Amino acid sequence: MAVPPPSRPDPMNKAALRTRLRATRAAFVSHMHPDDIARHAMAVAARLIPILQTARCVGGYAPLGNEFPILPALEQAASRGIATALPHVTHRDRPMDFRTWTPGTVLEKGCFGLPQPDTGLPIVPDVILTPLLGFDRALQRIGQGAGFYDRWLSAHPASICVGIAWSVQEVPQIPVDAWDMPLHAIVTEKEWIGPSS
Ligand SMILES: Nc1nc2c(c(=O)[nH]1)N(C=O)[C@@H](CNc1ccc(C(=O)N[C@@H](CCC(=O)O)C(=O)O)cc1)CN2
Ligand SMILES: Nc1ncnc2c1ncn2[C@@H]1O[C@H](COP(=O)(O)OP(=O)(O)OP(=O)(O)O)[C@@H](O)[C@H]1O
Repeated sequence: MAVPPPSRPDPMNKAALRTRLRATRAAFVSHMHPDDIARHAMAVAARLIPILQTARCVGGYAPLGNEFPILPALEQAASRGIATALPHVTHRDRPMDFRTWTPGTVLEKGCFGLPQPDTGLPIVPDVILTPLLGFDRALQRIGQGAGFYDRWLSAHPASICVGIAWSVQEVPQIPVDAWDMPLHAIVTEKEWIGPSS
């Protein structure tokens, strides 16, 4: 009997999943009081301390829309003398890098309207906190779909990648393509998922 080929994720599945997850995240965040959002941001920052303490440089992100507020975690790293950096994108087809940035420094909108540190120095973080659109318990992720993080992670296999998301962004199984890079761990407002730090 012929063995069926391994199933490949249908790109439309990923697109439909992104649409659904954006709506789920928006509904969840819109029902939350700003004080609770701030409380969750502090709780996640505290949950990240053990891993941040191991880092020379932590790469975060400047949250957009309903992404999890990660700046308190970067502030905490900076206050411990750890270098902090944000992603920097120049073109859809060019690799993303990270540039140094200190919490509190105002960001101007750059490429694609992204708030990013155009004046910072290129740096390779040894720990990155990655914004997720969706995740599963096998530590697979789905992002915006441009492949910036997949490409960065395959080029920097020594860096530890911790996904950051609201708990409602969990799905039973993320469709995985050959190039998808799994996470080392995931942190939500509810828990740490992955090996103990
Ligand atoms: N907060 C945050 N920063 C982040 C990301 C993220 O997900 N969240 N990224 C995660 O990857 C990177 C930027 N990701 C991007 C993903 C898609 C497109 C994009 O599709 N751009 C359109 C043009 C949009 C426009 O011009 O307004 C395009 O190329 O067609 C741009 C950036 C780096 N910084
Ligand atoms: N290592 C790589 N080298 C070249 N292209 C890559 C690499 N990794 C991913 N890509 C490309 O990037 C795109 C990523 O698509 P995918 O649907 O997996 O997005 P995603 O994981 O949600 O994106 P992101 O990594 O930006 O969060 C695909 O078109 C893929 O071909």
